[in-house]
Parts: sequence; C-alpha cells; structure tokens
Amino acid sequence: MKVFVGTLVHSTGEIFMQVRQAALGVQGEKIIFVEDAAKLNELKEKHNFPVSSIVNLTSSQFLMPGLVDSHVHASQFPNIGLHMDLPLLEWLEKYTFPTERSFSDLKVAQEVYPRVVDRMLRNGTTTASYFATVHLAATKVLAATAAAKGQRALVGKVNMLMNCPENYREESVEESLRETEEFISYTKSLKSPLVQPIVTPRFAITCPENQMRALGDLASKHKCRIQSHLCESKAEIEMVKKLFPEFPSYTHLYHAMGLLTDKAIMAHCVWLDDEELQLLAEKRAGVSHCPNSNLNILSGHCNVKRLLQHDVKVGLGTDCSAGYSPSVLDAMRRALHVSCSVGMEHTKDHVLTPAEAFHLATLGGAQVVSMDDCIGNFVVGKEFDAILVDVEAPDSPLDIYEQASI
Ligand SMILES: Nc1nc2[nH]cnc2c(=O)[nH]1
Repeated sequence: MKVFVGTLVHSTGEIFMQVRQAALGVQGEKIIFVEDAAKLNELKEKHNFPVSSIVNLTSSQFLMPGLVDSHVHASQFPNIGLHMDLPLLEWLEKYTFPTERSFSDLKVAQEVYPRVVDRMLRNGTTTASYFATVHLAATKVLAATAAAKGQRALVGKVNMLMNCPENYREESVEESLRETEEFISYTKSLKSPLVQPIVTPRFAITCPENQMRALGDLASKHKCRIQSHLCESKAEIEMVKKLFPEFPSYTHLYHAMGLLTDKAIMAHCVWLDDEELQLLAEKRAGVSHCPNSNLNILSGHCNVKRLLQHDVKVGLGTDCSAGYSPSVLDAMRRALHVSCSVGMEHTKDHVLTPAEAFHLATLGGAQVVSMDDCIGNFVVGKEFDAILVDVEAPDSPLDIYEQASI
C-alpha cells in the first residue's frame, strides 16, 4: 500500500503552474491520502493495513488528477509547430496525409511513438485518446508502447477510403473491417488494464456510407468506443452536405450510421446547429474541444458554454499537430482565451472560468472518454491517476509571492 501524507491544495491559480513531474499513478496498489502523521497512525491501527511507503508532500507540492487529452493524433507529432498556413481540407491534403503515409514503414512508428508517449507523460497527460494511421502494424506499435510506458490510452487504427490519396487509404470496406477487428483482438491480447481499442472512422468526407455503417456495427459488437471529427470547419460541412445530401445534417448522418453513441468522442463541433446540439446531448456523445487547433487552421471559435448549457459532455483535446502544443495545460489556456472571444461576440455568460477549464481537462475529459467511473478526480474507489506539481522545483517557471492575494 502506498500512502500519501499531505494536503491537497485547490486554487484556481493551479492551472497555470507547470507540471514538473508526471504520472505518479501506481497500478494495482491502494493509495490513501491523509492530512498528517497522527491521522495515518489512527488509520493504521483501525484497519491494520501494511504500509509499503509513505510520501510526504512539502508545502510547495500538490497532487492533482492526471490530465486527459481526449483528441490527439500520435502520427502527426513530427509536424508539431509546422505547416499552419492552410485551412483544414487543404492542410490535410498538403501536409498531413503525406506525413501519416510514412508510417507504412514500421521503423517510423518504432521511432516516433515512444517519443510521443514520453512527451505526453512529461506534460502530465495520464490518459489520451489517440488517432494513429491506417496502418495496422504501426498502430499495434502505438498500443504496445502506451501499455509498456504505463499511459492510459484509447488507440485507433484510422479508417478512410475516399477523398484521400490513393497511396494513403485502406483498400476496401472488407479490408478496413478485417484489420480493425484484428487490431481490436491485438489490443485485448496485450492484457493491459490501461490500453483499449477505439473505432476510428476519420470523418464523413473520407468514409463511404457502407464503411461508416459497418464500423458502427463493429463498435457495437465489440462494445468499443468510437472517435471521429465533426463540424470542424465550414468548408468541411459544405462538402459533407454535397456527399450526403439525403441527411438533414452532419450529426444526423453519424447518428444514422450508428456512430453517435454514448461512448463516442466527437472532436471539434465548432459549428453545430441547434438540432445537432440537441441530438448530441440526447445521445450522450462527448465533444473534444480543441482550441489550439481551431485557431491555427482557422476553423472557428467553439462556444463551449453553449455545449455545457445543453448538458453535452465536453473535454479538451490538443489535436496535435493541427494544435501545436501537446500540453493539456496549454489547451486550458486556449479554451479560456477562445471563450473570452466568444464572450465578446455574445455575452459574458459565454466566458469559461478557470475552474471550468480545470474541470474540462480532468473530469470533463474523463466523461468524454467514458472513463469517469474510474478516473477524473480523487473520489475514493477510483484509480489513482495523478500528477505531482511542485511549484518550487529547481528552475520552476513560477515565482510565488507571499503578497499574492488568493
Ligand atoms: N484537425 C483535424 N481534423 C481532421 N479531420 C479529418 N482529419 C483530421 C485531422 O487529422 N486533423
């Protein structure tokens, strides 16, 4: 049993502090928090439990729930900070598909994915929902890497068949299903308590109707989560309307395909109309808000308060590499700034508070990835996915002033 002796500090200022040490979570061990040594002795006597180690937190340290990145493309990390001069559809064609295609070479996956998972953990992301690429072998590397490095992860082999380069797509619906099912079996064979497969139709533009329907069925058969992109940019929505004119909206299309489940993660959702918002709320599908990406590739300002007011589950996504930062703390800051812009366009009721941004990054994210029964906060009985923040670590980027008014 591990025991943490210390006081949990909660203040809105926390969210701007740099995470100095990540992934303290200890699998399979019980952890309790106590305020002081006297309380610990009392508990030891009462419950007669063995104590294998005690960690005392100093007054400059605090623990907080691990950060949840509900939308990130592991295969796009080589492009982080590059190529942000085009809007979504052109950006995909010119920069993103060619980079993802390079993962047909397994060596690329073996080199890139361990660095991705390390980088995410160093940023305090204890749970991530990853898009990989269409390549089965490379996607297996990502799943095995997350399992080996102890990151909680949903990993998706990307499904796409049309409106993408001939040298970067699946061959047929049959092959797409066969390989996705093989990936699901492979992930289960890892027997990791942390890593699970997620069904990943890229978006409606790249997936014909029969593929989307079949993937919806597959997710239902294997009780898998689903992730995709929805209503990210106006040009994307126009194209979806042209490709699927018989459906009342993009969101209704996904619903008809069986993709809008209570275990679905829909990235972006910047431009939902009222009916779509209603449908999303009714189906209990979650939204991954990716503000860094939405600004970079000019998608738009998502009104997160509007989503929350309709009782939609919302978490944060870094969406690397359309987003240039793999840090969920960065996503929190961007979410606050975007909400300020939305507030200036509407009313100040649309501005997020720092506490709400903190919630989006932790429990909100856990709800979106359908894991709020086991992570997201420090409720007794949940897994201990936590990060230790030390504001006085050597070279800390923060100066703490006694005069600060809290
Ligand atoms: N931001 C983003 N949007 C997408 N829509 C379809 N694919 C992508 C992607 O890779 N990134």
